[in-house]
Amino acid sequence: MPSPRRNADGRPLAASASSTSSPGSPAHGGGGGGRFEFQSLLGSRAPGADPTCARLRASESPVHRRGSFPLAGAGPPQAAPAPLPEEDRMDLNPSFLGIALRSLLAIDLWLSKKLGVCAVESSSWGSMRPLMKLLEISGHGIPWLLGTLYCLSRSDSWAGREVLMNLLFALLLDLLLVALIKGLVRRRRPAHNQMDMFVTLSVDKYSFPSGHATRAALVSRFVLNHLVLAIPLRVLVVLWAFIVGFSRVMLGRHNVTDVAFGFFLGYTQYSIVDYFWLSPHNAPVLFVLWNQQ
Ligand SMILES: CC(C)=CCC/C(C)=C/CC/C(C)=C/COP(=O)(O)O
Repeated sequence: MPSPRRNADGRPLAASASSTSSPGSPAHGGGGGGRFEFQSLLGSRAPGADPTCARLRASESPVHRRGSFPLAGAGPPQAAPAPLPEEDRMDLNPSFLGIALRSLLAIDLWLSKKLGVCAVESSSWGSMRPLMKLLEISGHGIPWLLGTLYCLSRSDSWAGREVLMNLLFALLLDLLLVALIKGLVRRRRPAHNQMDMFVTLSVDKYSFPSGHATRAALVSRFVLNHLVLAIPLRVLVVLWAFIVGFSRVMLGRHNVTDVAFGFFLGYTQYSIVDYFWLSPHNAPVLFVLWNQQ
């Protein structure tokens, strides 16, 4: 007959945990409360097991961890928790999603700091700052708005006016959406950013999304769709958009995710503008009013 397994003192191990626990497992470290919880965890692995499993696994997540796992055996044994309603069991997913998001944000901050090589004059690529600031002006809202208004005032064809009117609408829509999202998200600019930007709005103290990246993506898509350009010029337009976006991170103005989302938003904004394309047929008032100027 097999003899019962014994612990270091030669005493038989308790039947409830001896067959499954090993030295160093939670059941060994604690008193009766720990063993009870351990058995509950094992039971939760079986198909169709007690619904407390969701509660126990949720208690391992970082959200629930603080002071909630009684395996240290500090307290008296606890009664099995009551089964949770379905919506409480969904608690597991947000914790995994939360971990994934936090990891992404940590990578984002780390990468943005590494790439912010022109953030100040004394940075490793500090001498490139003037060039980066030139790129900043090339994607700024004011030159684009003033330039479009000027071209509109000079345009003598209906087709030209229609395109420019829509570019103006696109630029205003972009300013509005970016200001709205910045105001809602309120993500601070990176700590290494020097706030020395040329003309800003109050929401520009926030960084998500990058207004320069949205504008660069929007304008380049607009230009590629409405101007007939030779291939090298088309390549230049796309390159300009990417360089403007990248320069935001190099200048320390933005994190990588601000720029990535900015590109996505700008690209999407063009689809909105294209869908609501203004023409003398669907917005005659605009065109007649402009003609009377
Ligand atoms: C009509 C009107 C409200 C014009 C305002 C133009 C203006 C001051 C735009 C701000 C552009 C700007 C500094 C955006 C910030 O870009 P980030 O890439 O730093 O987000």
